[in-house]
Amino acid sequence: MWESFLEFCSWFFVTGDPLIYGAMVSIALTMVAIVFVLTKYKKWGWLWREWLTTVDHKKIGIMYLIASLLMLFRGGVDAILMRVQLAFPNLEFLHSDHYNAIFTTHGTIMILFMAMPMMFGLFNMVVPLQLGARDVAFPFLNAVSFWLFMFGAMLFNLSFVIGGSPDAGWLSYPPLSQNEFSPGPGQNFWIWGIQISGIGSLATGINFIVTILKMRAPGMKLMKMPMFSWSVFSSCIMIILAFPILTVTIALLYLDRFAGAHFFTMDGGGNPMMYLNLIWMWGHPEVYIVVVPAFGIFSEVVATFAKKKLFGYKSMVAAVMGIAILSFFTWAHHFFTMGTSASVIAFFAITTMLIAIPTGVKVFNWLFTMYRGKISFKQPMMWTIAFIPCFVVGGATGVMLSVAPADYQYHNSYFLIAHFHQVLIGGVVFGYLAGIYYWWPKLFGFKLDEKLGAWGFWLWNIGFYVCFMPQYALGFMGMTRRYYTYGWDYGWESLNLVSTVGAFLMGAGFVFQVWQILYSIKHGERDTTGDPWNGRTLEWSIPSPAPFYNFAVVPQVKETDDFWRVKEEKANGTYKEEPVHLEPIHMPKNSGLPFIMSVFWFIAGFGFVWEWVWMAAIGMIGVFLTMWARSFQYDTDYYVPVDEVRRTEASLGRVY
Ligand code: HEA
Ligand code: HEM
Ligand SMILES: [Cu+2]
Repeated sequence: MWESFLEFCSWFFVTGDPLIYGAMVSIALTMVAIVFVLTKYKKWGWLWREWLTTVDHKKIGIMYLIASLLMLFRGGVDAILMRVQLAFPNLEFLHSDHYNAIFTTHGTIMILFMAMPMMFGLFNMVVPLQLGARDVAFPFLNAVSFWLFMFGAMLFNLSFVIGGSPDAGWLSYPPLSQNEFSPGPGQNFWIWGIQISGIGSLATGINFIVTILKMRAPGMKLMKMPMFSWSVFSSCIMIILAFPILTVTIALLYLDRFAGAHFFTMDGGGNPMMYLNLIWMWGHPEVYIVVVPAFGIFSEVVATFAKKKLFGYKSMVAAVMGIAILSFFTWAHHFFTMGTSASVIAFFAITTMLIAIPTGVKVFNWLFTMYRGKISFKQPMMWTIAFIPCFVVGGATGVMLSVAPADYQYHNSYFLIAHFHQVLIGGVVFGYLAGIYYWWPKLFGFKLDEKLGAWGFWLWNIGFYVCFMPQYALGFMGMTRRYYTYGWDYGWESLNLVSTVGAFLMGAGFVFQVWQILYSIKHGERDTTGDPWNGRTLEWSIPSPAPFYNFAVVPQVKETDDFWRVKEEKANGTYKEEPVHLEPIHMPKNSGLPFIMSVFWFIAGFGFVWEWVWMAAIGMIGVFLTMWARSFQYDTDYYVPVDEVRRTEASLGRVY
């Protein structure tokens, strides 16, 4: 322990990287500014009551969204730094060690701390509203999930300023990630940041599965449930099956590092290939966990903006569930080249190729939905239209990679880098952006400005192709991933320069989007109807922003797209007004325990990272004490009286 303390001190006083000191100073200044503003405007109480202790799924969704946008910024800065380093041959803009750290943090942050929370933000913002529910099944657990994610992410990001970043790649293969080759706390930050937030993700998976199975409005049979909720269901099934594997795998890696166990070592009976199998048993489903909800978003957006029923609803349901199952049988395509028998390789190649079928079904269904529709080209639809060609090309290069003999050529080349950025940006990022633009008015009561949005849209799109198309060629020309620099004699310089220009264009697109949000807070078109896009599903039937209890009266569902049915029946005079009477609404009470428990997790995590057993023990005791305290809390819910519901609704222009 004393040694690790000395290590900490020596690191603190000796490591003199200007970038790190710069980051430290800016973090400290930001903290001071936040504390100052909160104190000056007496907002501490507000922050605690309205946000830190909230169990309202909409507020939790908003917090996820903010956190994920910050992480997109951090991951994006990492990306730009790498692209600058690769812009010209023989540059020394980043040191080689530094480059390793940056691609590791970029990959980890983008998938685990950007895509996952953005996805959870959308789950929270939308699913209960779409199902006609008052909240998720376990609101308290939902808050626990959020704060575990948040403190896990903070722990991970702390590595940049204290102790040094992890640098063994976003999946930290041993033996590189073992003590011998990665001494110091960086790798432990990777393990514990992911471990803590991963528990939160698992809990979210359970929470949304139960919400979807148990909290649907009366009459909403599973086969009448909106497509986005189906995609969430599929994603959550993958989460609950895959995340425990991740938890166990990195726990074993930590035991190797901390206790000298030999699970994944080269000697002592260990086997690094075991780690590869385990991590990809989680890692491959993980990429579908993040992309399937994007498919759900596209389905909602296409139907709304083409003003048509989604084509092939049943086949869409079958496709998302099929993808969930297949995704567990393809993991070994990530190490075709590592030497297994031909029959194993053939099995995994075929299962991988099979995924193109359900995915293709979905693509054609979206196209058929648009066919002869009256399409309005608003922002959510623009992103959806841009997604289709981008994702199809990215998917097709995935199928090329799945041809095992050919993969000997493509593996770990820039061809692979281009493949996965194309599906991750074209699928996941474009999808979530479409979702954010689509549901933003529901959460905040105003639309995001179209003009600034168009700038963001075109910069991202043009930038994307400029950045990643050259990388396919670079892959064929022999450029390997994770190179920090290259010489003149390979002929890679022009394509790399073009690629870097593309990265800057995407960065500019992001800047426009931030500007768009800030601008729209004041000038965005207000939504007074609750139904700004002429929507089809239940979330559009209530005011924007939705009141805290969501639905004054829980709707009675008859069809898929039930809100559309109501609107149509009202238009043609067949709508039968049912007598409504308000009842007191049962709601969960706020609680500070999720936040406090996560602080203890953070303390424990920090202790584990530095291998300070006393600190880890204090943190874990705190975690158990908060759990214990919770088990004695009986007063966890309350009823909103009818009068208050009536008053709130009246203030939103709805008379009961
Ligand atoms: C959201 C993320 C995402 C998605 C959706 C996919 C989708 C697919 N991926 Fe990808 N993949 C990654 C993220 C993703 N991947 C990442 C991050 C890595 C690298 C990790 C690392 O090493 O660090 C990777 C790596 C990777 C490899 C490993 C290569 C190597 O290391 O050498 C392989 C190999 O088979 C592969 C295949 C596929 C296939 C077949 C699909 C399919 O699902 C695609 C299906 C879609 C289509 C095909 C398009 C639509 C279909 C039609 C229009 C129908 C007609 C089409 C045909 C008949 C072709 N991927
Ligand atoms: C904004 C545009 C982006 C740019 C310019 C970019 C650029 C890069 C670069 C240069 C690398 C390192 C390549 C190497 O040296 O091997 C990389 C790796 C990676 N990127 Fe991105 N990226 C972007 C967005 C994203 C997004 C949105 C995601 C995920 C959602 C993502 C996930 C990854 C992953 C998983 C790696 C692999 C890391 C590793 O090798 O350990 N990237 N990216
Ligand atoms: Cu895979």
